[in-house]
Amino acid sequence: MANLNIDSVKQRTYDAIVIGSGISGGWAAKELTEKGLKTLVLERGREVKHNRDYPTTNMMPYEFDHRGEVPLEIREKEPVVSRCYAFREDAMHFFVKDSEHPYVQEKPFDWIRGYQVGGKSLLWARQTQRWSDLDFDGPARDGFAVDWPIRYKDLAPWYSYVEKFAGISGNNDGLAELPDGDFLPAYPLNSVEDYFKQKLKANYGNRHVISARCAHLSKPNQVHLDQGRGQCQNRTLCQRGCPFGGYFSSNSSTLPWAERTGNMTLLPFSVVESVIYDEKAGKATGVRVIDANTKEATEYYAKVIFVNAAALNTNHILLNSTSSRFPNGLGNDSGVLGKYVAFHNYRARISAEYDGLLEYATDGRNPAGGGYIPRFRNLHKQETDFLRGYAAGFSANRYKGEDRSGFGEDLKRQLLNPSWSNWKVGSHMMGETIPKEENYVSLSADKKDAWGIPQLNISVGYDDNDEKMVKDYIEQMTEMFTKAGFTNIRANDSKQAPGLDIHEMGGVRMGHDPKTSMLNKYNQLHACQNVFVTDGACMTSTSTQNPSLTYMALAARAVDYAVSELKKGNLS
Ligand SMILES: Cc1cc2nc3c(=O)[nH]c(=O)nc-3n(C[C@H](O)[C@H](O)[C@H](O)COP(=O)(O)OP(=O)(O)OC[C@H]3O[C@@H](n4cnc5c(N)ncnc54)[C@H](O)[C@@H]3O)c2cc1C
Repeated sequence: MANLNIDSVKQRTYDAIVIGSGISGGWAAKELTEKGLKTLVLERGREVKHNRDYPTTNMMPYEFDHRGEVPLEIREKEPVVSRCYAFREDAMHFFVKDSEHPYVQEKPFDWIRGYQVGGKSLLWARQTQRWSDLDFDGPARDGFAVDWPIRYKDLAPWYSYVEKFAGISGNNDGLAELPDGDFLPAYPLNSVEDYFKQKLKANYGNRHVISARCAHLSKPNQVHLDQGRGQCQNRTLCQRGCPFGGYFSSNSSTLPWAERTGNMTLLPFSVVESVIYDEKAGKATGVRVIDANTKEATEYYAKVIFVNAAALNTNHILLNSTSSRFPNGLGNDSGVLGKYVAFHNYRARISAEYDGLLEYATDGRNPAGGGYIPRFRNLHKQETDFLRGYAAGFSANRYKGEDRSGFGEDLKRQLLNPSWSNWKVGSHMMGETIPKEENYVSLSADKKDAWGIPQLNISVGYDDNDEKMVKDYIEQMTEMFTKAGFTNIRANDSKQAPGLDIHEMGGVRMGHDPKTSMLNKYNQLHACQNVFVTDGACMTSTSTQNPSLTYMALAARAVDYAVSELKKGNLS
């Protein structure tokens, strides 16, 4: 039964509501509160306070019951989340368990989620690249999806804005396909990563290895110290939560900043069931929330609502927000809500060895993960039989190991004198997938979750374009590795299900035309103008770059617009 006590309506009324406290919601909260709006942040998961709630952050390997591994019974019970590389004993408390939050897989889809204050910002790998006009122009130029209603110039100042605050390490590499930014010093490539960079330069005109750009404080500025964050200590234990605030998360950065304004109310354990639409007023008036523990329903009201629950969750909420004006989901006049979902194709990997440069070794850890190869296929002309292209990670390492054979004195001597391996090199692909109507999410007709909300039905798959891209990546990387003199080259197509890339996007796409898109150029629902969507759901296409930096920039830009519209009286 909804809590509709009139006296408390005032107490439940805010200037703005933000749904979700992860990467994009954290940014929306920071911007709204800094601009003076009393803002309610609704988060379905539990509170996770920076530092206080990072229980494993300083644990030694021997302090874990299973030395960091996930026990078999958990792997068997939670098969989807167990496939994520970061779901390990030290961080598994930050992941959603499949068994607790079921969904319907019309096609196999590994949906990896983090339901807590901070969302997946605690878990992400922090790779942060800007998009270029090759990405924003892409759908129009290559004839798929709909045209983006924005171009790089619209977002460039907002990329700078969020980079400066979040702290992104990287070099200005002067590449049109990967615009430069406002960076902290880059983590340098090691000798073999740099060697491969030189080899690509010598053998190809347009293939580059750059230092991966990463949301780490390699050298903090005052604005980072003001957030209470300090220099990254290169521990590479990031998914436990960083006690130094060395990497960007909502918990270490945007949420405490918003809290300090005095304008934020953060309510954990608040599952947003739907957005409330007022037919007479012709706008959304608030949201309906179910208490995650008591299951009691409450309504909260605001002039403006930001939906930042993560791409598919945002689709879920909007699909579940029905009214006689919007029987198929809020703002869904076009019928495209839930459709044109896309993701990144991470299926292929390649590894090899290198016996040169043995006078060098890797020393210490690189939180940025090594090198990044920006997209080089179909950049300026169509040159393959598939659309778009892929970026790739590239890293090289040497490992110190002991010869563990033998017994007694010999074994002891061997263990005390470990020796370096040769170089092991590896790469993985990050391919753009094409948004298609047949890749969609919808509400299950018969299955509900523990809060009485219809489960999300996911029907997303690969297509022929993706298959061709996997083949091309393997061929091209094999050629590049061969030219670099790498040996023992082994390529692998994991055939992993979509979702494991954790870059799902779309369903509430931006576009010029309300007949074919949900959001305008300011991430505002065409048909319900006081609702904004600035997480991955808004993405018209996916590019090859990791997406979260773009969500941050879109969120900050949309808040700026929303607040100026509010001041003009256009949203009330
Ligand atoms: C292991 C891993 C590595 C990754 N690496 C990278 C990377 O290198 N670079 C990159 O760009 N991205 C990376 N990502 C993806 C990145 O984490 C996401 O793109 C990003 O967190 C999305 O931000 P968001 O705000 O949309 O969602 P989230 O950060 O997931 O936050 C959404 C929040 O909304 C809450 N929520 C959901 N439903 C409701 C509801 N009904 N009511 C109330 N609250 C709700 C959730 O609990 C959550 O806290 C990675 C993710 C993982 C897990």
